Formats: sequence, C-alpha cells, structure tokens
Amino acid sequence: MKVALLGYGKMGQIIERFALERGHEVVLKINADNLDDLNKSNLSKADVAIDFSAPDAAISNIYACFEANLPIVVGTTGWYGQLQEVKNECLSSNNTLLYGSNFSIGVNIFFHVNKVLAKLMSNFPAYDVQVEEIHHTQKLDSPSGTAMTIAEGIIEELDGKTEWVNELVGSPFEDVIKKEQVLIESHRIENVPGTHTVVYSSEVDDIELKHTAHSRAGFALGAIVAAEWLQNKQGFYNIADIFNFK
Ligand SMILES: NC(=O)C1=CN([C@@H]2O[C@H](COP(=O)(O)OP(=O)(O)OC[C@H]3O[C@@H](n4cnc5c(N)ncnc54)[C@H](O)[C@@H]3O)[C@@H](O)[C@H]2O)C=CC1
Ligand SMILES: O=C(O)C1=N[C@H](C(=O)O)C[C@H](O)C1
Repeated sequence: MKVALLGYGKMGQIIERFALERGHEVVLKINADNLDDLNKSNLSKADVAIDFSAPDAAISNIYACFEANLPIVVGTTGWYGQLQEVKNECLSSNNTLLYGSNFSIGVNIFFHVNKVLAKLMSNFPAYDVQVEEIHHTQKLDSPSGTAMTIAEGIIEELDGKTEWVNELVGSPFEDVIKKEQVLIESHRIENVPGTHTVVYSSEVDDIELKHTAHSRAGFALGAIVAAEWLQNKQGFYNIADIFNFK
C-alpha cells in the first residue's frame, strides 16, 4: 500500500515505522508546517490516507480525501460532534472512511467487555458507574474519544443512564451529577499514553475494569491493520466492524 500520513506527530511517526515494517510505502507526510502539500495531486499518489492530526484539522482533511476519492482511516479524536454529517457526505459521494476512537486490540476487547458488564449491572441498582481517563498533558481534547465510546457503550446497555458529562480535573466544574448521567473524569498527567477505567461502586465494594496502554504501539499497529482491512472496500466503517465481537 502507498500511505499518506496526515499528521506526522507522536502517532504519525510510529505508524510510519509499522507501515514500513509491514512492507508498505509512505508517499506523503503532512504536518502543520507543510499544509500546502495536502492537495489532490499529492493525495492521488496514495492508496490510503491515515489521519492522526488534531481535532480542528480532521474534518478538512477528511473532505480533502473525499475530494481526491482516497480512502481514509481516521484516528484523530475530538470531531465526533460532526460524525453524522461526515457519514452522510462519505456515503453520498461514494467514498470510504474508517474511524475509531482507539485502534488497540486491548481497548477494543475492553469496549466489548464493558457492554457485557453494563448489561449485567442493570440487575444490580445498588451500584453506580463512573468512567475515568488519564492522558498526557499535550492532549487537546477532553474527554478522550475512548472514554466517550466507553460511556456510550454503558448508556446503550445499562438501564437508567441516558447521557454522559465530563469533568476535566483541575478545571472549574460545578455540575451536580444527575442519576441518569455517567460522569467521565479526565486527568492530565505527564507522559501517560492512555489509561481508562470503568468503576461500579456500591456502599460495600467496587468493581473496576481497567485498560492501561504501556506505549502508543498498539494504537499505531491497529491503524495500519485497519488501513489494510479497508483495501477494496467502500463505505463508512468503525473499528468495531473489523473485530466484530459477538
Ligand atoms: N484512535 C486512536 O487509537 C488514537 C488517537 N489519537 C488521536 O490522534 C490525534 C493525534 O495524536 P498525536 O499524534 O499524539 O498528536 P501530535 O500533536 O503529536 O501530532 C499531531 C500532528 O498533526 C499535525 N497537524 C496539525 N494540523 C494538521 C493538519 N491540518 N493536517 C495534518 N497534520 C496536522 C501537527 O503538526 C502534529 O505534528 C489526536 O487527536 C489523538 O487524540 C492518538 C492516539 C491513538
Ligand atoms: O490523544 C491521545 O494520546 C489518545 N487519544 C485517543 C483518545 O482520545 O481516546 C486514544 C488514546 O487513548 C490516546
């Protein structure tokens, strides 16, 4: 595969390493300082684009790929408010996009187990649930995309929960958490690649489900595997479509 890397920061550089190891070629690398190179002519040299850029860059990068009819894998988080609009545009222009809040195998197993546990916990109303995420201090978005996916999985399966709210610890937060809300608590600590915990608490005990990324390697390998999976496909996909856990 010929790969265009949209975003060549912490993730883009590790993705390049895995791409080369797996026999692919990187034909384009875009960062904030060479955005002029992100044009139809350069994009048309690639078989797939992989976007790990920034929350405020993802949408225009996606549309640039649609314009060039180039399939795109989107790892960037923080743009999901426009997900439906992007999906409509992807499908109506016969383009191809796969997105995921987290590409690591471990977190995708976690997503599945989280939903199974949430369904079970509907039988035990003595427990209330909370999601915690910890990331490095350069992270631009809060809550993490992964924490949003986890909270949405809980809302889908746990009776009585209808929405999530976010507290970025250290920032002003005066909300009173309502019974129907899932609190996502975000912590920013130097050098943490990504830790997510779901905690069910009752008066007598806690149950915790936790994923700790030791590095960014799992995310990066997952993004390349997703790009390989996307070859010869058309449409709008989520990382869950690859794993298809039952
Ligand atoms: N889905 C997943 O598994 C994962 C997602 N992420 C997400 O990926 C994104 C990037 O993460 P990092 O690599 O850690 O960030 P980073 O800040 O290290 O790198 C981002 C790069 O994007 C570049 N950039 C800025 N504007 C751009 C534009 N318009 N087009 C192309 N590149 C542009 C910057 O110059 C920077 O080098 C974040 O949104 C993060 O949340 C990160 C890790 C895993
Ligand atoms: O910004 C990051 O670093 C990460 N972002 C993703 C997210 O928002 O969930 C995935 C991973 O946790 C690392």
